[in-house]
Amino acid sequence: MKIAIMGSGGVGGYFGAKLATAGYDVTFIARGTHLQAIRRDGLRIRSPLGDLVVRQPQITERPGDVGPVDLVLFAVKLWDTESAAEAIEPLIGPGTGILSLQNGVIKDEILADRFGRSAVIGGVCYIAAAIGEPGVIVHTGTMQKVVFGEYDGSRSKRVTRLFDACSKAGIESEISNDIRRAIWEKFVFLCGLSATTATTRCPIGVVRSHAPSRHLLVSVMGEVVAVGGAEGVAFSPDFVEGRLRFCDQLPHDMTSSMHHDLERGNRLEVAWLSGDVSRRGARLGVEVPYNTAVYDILAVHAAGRSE
Ligand SMILES: NC(=O)C1=CN([C@@H]2O[C@H](COP(=O)(O)OP(=O)(O)OC[C@H]3O[C@@H](n4cnc5c(N)ncnc54)[C@H](OP(=O)(O)O)[C@@H]3O)[C@@H](O)[C@H]2O)C=CC1
Ligand SMILES: CC(C)(CO)C(=O)C(=O)O
Repeated sequence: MKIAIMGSGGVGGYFGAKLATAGYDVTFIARGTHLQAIRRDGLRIRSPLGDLVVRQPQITERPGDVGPVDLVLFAVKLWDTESAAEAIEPLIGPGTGILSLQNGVIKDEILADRFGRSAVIGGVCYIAAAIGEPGVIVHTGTMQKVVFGEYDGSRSKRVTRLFDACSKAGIESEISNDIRRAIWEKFVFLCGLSATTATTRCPIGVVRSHAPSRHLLVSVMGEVVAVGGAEGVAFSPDFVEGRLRFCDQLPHDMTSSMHHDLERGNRLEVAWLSGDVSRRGARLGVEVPYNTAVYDILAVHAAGRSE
């Protein structure tokens, strides 16, 4: 199976390195100092599950050098979705599957508009990983899971092959027969986690132990469920309570990648998280005041800090 990784950062770099180490034909697409460092020293993963080095990986900034592949693993930040989608055109042949592990629910709509619904495999991932320094991916904790599936619920050959590849590579994985719901379920949790940790600038342990910020967490998640429900996603009736119990079990210091980005002065994905909930709510006539307020508050930081 020929695989290209579009965006070789925290997510793409980690899962790509696992697949490459397992012997799969993986080409990394990267740019800038990260690309140069990987070319020079290899791609390094620091993980509590064991460090890895992919020495001399196949890597380029020009997807045109690679040609059509079986699978594109798409893992750029949400603000780069359109430009990266344009850049991967040369990787796409008649049988290519595109699996985005990005957060949010809009990513597959953008990819399907460009490449057609049948090219897109739905997916979502659970991991905390980031570029620690150019060429080095730092994995925090031991969570590293991907959930994927066809939008029509079928157990296709490409999905089964991917599942086998993940198993061989030591990536925890699951095939979902309702991937749209799985993506929305993560979206509910992530909007809650990122909204509360970024606006309070505190980890989940602090957020959940103060009544007002706990109320914010529940309210943000409840609104995402209401919007998803209006779009036809069948959440279980006690879904928000279940996610709250899940949040209560997370390590005290756990936080969101958006909170990390805020602390580092990076750009924020808020426009595609609470901002997207706000826009969808307005379109559907669903009241979403908490997500709208979160977007309005964080919008002043969304472009990052200029040095
Ligand atoms: N990090 C995490 O733990 C998790 C992240 N996610 C989601 O996954 C997505 C990716 O996040 P993450 O891995 O953290 O992001 P990173 O910023 O770590 O990695 C993205 C990489 O893609 C590169 N890139 C963007 N466009 C191009 C291009 N056209 N050509 C070559 N390289 C390109 C970026 O380069 P440059 O830096 O130069 O822009 C960057 O190196 C996000 O939607 C995020 O929300 C989901 C679960 C967990
Ligand atoms: C919550 C987490 C770490 C889970 O993968 C995540 O997706 C994020 O913070 O962006």
